[in-house]
Amino acid sequence: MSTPKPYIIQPIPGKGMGVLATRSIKYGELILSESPLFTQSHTVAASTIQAALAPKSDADKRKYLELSNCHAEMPPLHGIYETNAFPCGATDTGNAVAKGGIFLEGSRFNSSCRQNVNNCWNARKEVIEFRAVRDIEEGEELCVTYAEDCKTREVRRKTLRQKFHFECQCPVCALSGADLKASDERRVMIGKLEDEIGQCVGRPAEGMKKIKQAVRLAREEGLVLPVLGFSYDAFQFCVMTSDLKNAKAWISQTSKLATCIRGPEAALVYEEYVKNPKTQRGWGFGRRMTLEGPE
Ligand SMILES: C[S@@+](CC[C@H](N)C(=O)[O-])C[C@H]1O[C@@H](n2cnc3c(N)ncnc32)[C@H](O)[C@@H]1O
Repeated sequence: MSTPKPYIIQPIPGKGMGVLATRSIKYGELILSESPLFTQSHTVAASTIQAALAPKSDADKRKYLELSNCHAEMPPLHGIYETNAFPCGATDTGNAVAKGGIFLEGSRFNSSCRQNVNNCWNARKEVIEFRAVRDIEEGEELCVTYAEDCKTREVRRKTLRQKFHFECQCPVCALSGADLKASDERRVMIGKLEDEIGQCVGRPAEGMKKIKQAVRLAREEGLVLPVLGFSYDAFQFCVMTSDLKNAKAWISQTSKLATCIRGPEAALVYEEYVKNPKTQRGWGFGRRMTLEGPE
């Protein structure tokens, strides 16, 4: 990782502390790689957190207590944990979270409904990695997302209010009038297409059309993560129909996106398919046809 750090932590109006870029940061660049102060599995309570903190230095204990706490209804040790923990071990595709961890610097990333940073747990190194998911300019706030992308502002805000007790002040939630309406419509449509794509197993040509539309909308809306999922879906449709040329193009795009968003190690899962798409076990499962490649 390049030093010095490409960010500073400082107060952000309306959001408490936050993270600002101190120079331009390139798409895919590793911004921060951090070990957990401690992790917790499944049952979390003030007592389990106290036990995890006990062997830590006084300075680290103090830093933990200085983290933000949006859960006044809980014992402070637990409230701080629920406000700041990141998943360790789950992917960012919504699988069950086995373990959560506290990261003293990573905890300072605020949320944006158009994130420019993605967090991904690196299980081999036991660190959380934060990467730029697009080019970032000096002075921009670096934000991950705590919200579900493919919902309207009203639904996203409601979820964030319920889970974290704050009113999202990100640039997408600050939209109004026709811009807000267009953003909401794009997000709802992407979510709808995502569901429909999952039901197109026996209709690959139709599934591919929906993928192309969903990718276009996600790009228009500045959402990067959904494109990764859609690219892999498109690869699977091509695998099913023995469309080697387009299968190669989609898996190559999937692998490049995964490398930038989740890191080179996370992208290794696609390595065999990049070399030879026919190794995917669904190869040739459906009727042979030529679909479409990525734009
Ligand atoms: C994990 S902390 C992030 C860092 C925090 N701002 C701090 O001062 O340490 C989560 C808290 O930050 C604030 N926050 C994060 N994203 C925000 C946003 N988009 N709009 C307003 N507040 C936000 C909320 O108070 C939330 O409970």
